[in-house]
Amino acid sequence: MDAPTTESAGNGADGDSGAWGWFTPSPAKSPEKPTDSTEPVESSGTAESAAEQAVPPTAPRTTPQAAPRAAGRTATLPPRREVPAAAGPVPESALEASVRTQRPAAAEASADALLIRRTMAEIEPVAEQVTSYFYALLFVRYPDLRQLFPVSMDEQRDRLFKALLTAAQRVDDDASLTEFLAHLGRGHRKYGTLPEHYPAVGECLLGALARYATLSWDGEAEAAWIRAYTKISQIMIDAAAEDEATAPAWWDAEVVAHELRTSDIAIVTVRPDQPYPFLAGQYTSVETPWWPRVWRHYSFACAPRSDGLLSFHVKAVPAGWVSGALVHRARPGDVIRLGPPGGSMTVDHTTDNGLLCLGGGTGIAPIKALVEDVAEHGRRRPVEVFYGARSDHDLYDIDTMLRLEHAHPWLSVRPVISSGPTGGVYRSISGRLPDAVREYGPWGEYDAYVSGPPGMIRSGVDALVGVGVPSDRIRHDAVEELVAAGE
Ligand SMILES: NC(=O)C1=CN([C@@H]2O[C@H](COP(=O)(O)OP(=O)(O)OC[C@H]3O[C@@H](n4cnc5c(N)ncnc54)[C@H](O)[C@@H]3O)[C@@H](O)[C@H]2O)C=CC1
Repeated sequence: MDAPTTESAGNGADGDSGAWGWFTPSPAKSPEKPTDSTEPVESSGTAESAAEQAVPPTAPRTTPQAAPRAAGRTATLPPRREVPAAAGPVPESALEASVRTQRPAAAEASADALLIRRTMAEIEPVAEQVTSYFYALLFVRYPDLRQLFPVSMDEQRDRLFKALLTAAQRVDDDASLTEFLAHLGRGHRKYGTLPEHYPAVGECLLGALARYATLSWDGEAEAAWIRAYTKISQIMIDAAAEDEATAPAWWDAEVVAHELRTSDIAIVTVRPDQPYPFLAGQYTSVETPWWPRVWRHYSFACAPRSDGLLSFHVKAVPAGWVSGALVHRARPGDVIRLGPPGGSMTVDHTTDNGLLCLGGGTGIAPIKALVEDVAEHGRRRPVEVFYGARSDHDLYDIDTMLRLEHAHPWLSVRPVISSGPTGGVYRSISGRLPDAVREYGPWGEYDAYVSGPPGMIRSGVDALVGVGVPSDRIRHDAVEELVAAGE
């Protein structure tokens, strides 16, 4: 979601399996070793709501409940498939066939990419177990790293692991890999991640892959993963080091105002302890003093202001730790932490295109920021806002939006109500946001911005494409992140 830097050290892209850079797997802890006293054993974890998360951290979950158990409280490797003594062909399983016949989707895929895809294809059906095993290995072998993660990690379970796999899959695509990983590397500074932590993570990643990719794992596969991981970690380390020269790992921010708009939505305004550079439409991660190391993402509800204050619209969701604390517990004087800004749902000031904005529920927050940004730049570009809510009562920020409309002749705000009476004082339209947008237009000369629940973003994007807005002119935050956050 944003930009980076980097070069990879000794990534062995030349196929030299000896050129592995600084990362070398520890033979003493080889995953091939059948009984290793550092292998994970069962442990327990507490459940955390899957409902609240708002975007990306990397912090995973530990709960190694799915880690393999074996007699003597040590895990053993699964039995390798063996050819039966009796002669004759062994029927091939569907998985074996798929692993054997994995072919590159793109003809130009490198040898390493092919090997990585084979591993990925094999572990995909057992991704849950691989993930649990990875964290179990990590925390059993490197207990000091446990403190970098939240106490309860159920909800964040596979973030780090998933990110590593996502990165490995993009090993041939340097530009996309670098952008993705540099963002990840910078974002990891707030967790206290240090360069020396990376070899431990790499070792456990390989351990987990070797443990579960029994059909495709061999020396070549291992070498390909080592090269990929070395490249991945070097990009993250370099990005973090570069960021360190210009930005803190996190910002302390004092709550200066807290306004409850409905029984479960608050507008929280904070003052960062040092300048916080960001763009309207972006988001940040937030940690509260009540849930250490639990970070959630929230979009800024304002454009950058001369007084440096920032505001967020927070809806407390059932069992949402951070959102519940921010809505029901935070008060002026409390200090929260902010991570770096992220996201690319920002205004393109190089064009005069109009802005078509769909904001559903608290998704109106970054839309309000975009409107303020356009106003700040003083260009009279048409801005059409469709503000969706379930009922009039849920239009918690409609007065602000109507005030903005009153102040700016180029702005139009239309409340759209999906259930409950319409019309009324706000002259709201009946229906769902995507349907409402189809009824107006044409939108050919507009850049579109979509913000809200994941389902709304998906159907909103479909509707916009359907009425002729080119997909490269539709901006929204990553739906997968929002799914993790809000559903
Ligand atoms: N940058 C972003 O994209 C932001 C996203 N959000 C997300 O927005 C959501 C807000 O939740 P609430 O306020 O409870 O919203 P909500 O559930 O009350 O829905 C808001 C609006 O979206 C419509 N909608 C919901 N699901 C839909 C679907 N599948 N198809 C079409 N329309 C749909 C509703 O009819 C309503 O008009 C949260 O999930 C939050 O994480 C919040 C802030 C920023």
